[in-house]
Amino acid sequence: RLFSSASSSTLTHGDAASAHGDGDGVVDVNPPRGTRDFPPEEMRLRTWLFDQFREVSRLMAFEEVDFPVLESEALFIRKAGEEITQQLYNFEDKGGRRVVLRPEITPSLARLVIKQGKSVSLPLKWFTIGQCWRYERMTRGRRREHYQWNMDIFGVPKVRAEAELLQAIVLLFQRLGITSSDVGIRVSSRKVLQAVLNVYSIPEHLFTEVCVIVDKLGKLTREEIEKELMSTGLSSEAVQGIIEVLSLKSLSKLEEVLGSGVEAVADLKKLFSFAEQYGYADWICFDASVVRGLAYYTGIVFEAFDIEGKLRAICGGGRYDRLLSTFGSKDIPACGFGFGDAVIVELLKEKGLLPDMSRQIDDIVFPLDEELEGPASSIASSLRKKGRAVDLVEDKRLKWVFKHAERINASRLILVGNSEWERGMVRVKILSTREEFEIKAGELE
Ligand SMILES: CC(=O)Nc1cnc2ccccc2c1
Repeated sequence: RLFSSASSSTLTHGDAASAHGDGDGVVDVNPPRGTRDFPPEEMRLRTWLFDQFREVSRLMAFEEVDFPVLESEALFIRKAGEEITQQLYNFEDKGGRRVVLRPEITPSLARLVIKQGKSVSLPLKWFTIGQCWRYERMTRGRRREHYQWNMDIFGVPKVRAEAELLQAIVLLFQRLGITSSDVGIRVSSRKVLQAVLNVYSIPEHLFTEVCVIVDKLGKLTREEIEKELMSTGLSSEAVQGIIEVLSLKSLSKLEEVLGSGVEAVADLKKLFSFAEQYGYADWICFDASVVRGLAYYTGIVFEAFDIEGKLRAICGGGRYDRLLSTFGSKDIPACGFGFGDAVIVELLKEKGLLPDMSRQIDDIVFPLDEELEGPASSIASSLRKKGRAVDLVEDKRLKWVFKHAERINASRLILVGNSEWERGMVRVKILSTREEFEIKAGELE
């Protein structure tokens, strides 16, 4: 009697119970708050999605890298009031070190680039798929972990790098069956905001803080944004100027307001002409309100969104040319994006684009009698060595085996029975055609 029938969510072990030290022997079978298990069906969907991420990374000639989920807290201490650094999943380890479960990937990438130093030749194009964490009061019931696909380019100062990243995002959407009428990518540059702050001669140090505040446009009301901007000390005319420019949706209007010599306008014009060459111009649009909420962006920023506007951003990224110097290193120009595993799945569900996630097996091998278990094992073994996925089934009635074959979409059912085995034969049933025949065991492949 391993598990009591007490209730679905608790296990009552025998002597193991006391091992849990809580005396009443009840462990909660649910994963920690805000985290997910991946049982087989969900894991097949996740594996399928991550395989799409990997395939696009391969097409773009990016190299895979990986990092510990555990990082020093120092890597993520930033003063700009970002949500992501106010929700650090941080703690002190048994050695008294301040550590975190990483909330994002980019700082780890920067750390490795610095560590690799002279031994890597630029440009670097790296990707990873990793779990990221946040600790927020469960009041909002939001998840505390998700997986992110990150693509980053180090050592390319010009917008050609951002154009490459945008192609990766569009390729991914196209592979999933998503079109430019389902999803758009809003593109802008933080240099737009920089130009506006210069007009009002606002000091440099406010730049990051203002970016984090205006990133909440669309989440907070205009009044709340104005209030937060005023609280940084900005004049009301500066606040109005910022909000007016950030609501521009046309590059030519922006040029009128800022003037044509402004770097932001030149960068964006170049990026939009690249988009024509790559063939994804219909996927992107200029939207000055895009600033993204991470403190370290310095140039082009972008985010993909569902055109119906029901979901949060699907992915986002931008240029971060000054991140390495915040870790005490020489700066290397860089840009990248993060693509989460949650919103995209919601979008695929909505669009009816989720792939069929049922199992698929090549062969089921089944001994009809107990003393044929040995021969069945050797048949299964030789088929596996030939690359066939084989489910060796035992201690089951034949009726169960036929149902099981349907359930796991087996291609063939191989029955090992006495009368055939005496003649060195086995019975093969092709499940798609119901065709049935005998074959020498040695000739199976
Ligand atoms: C929709 C979703 O799961 N978002 C999510 C979940 N967990 C996170 C953890 C860290 C940083 C961002 C995160 C974002």
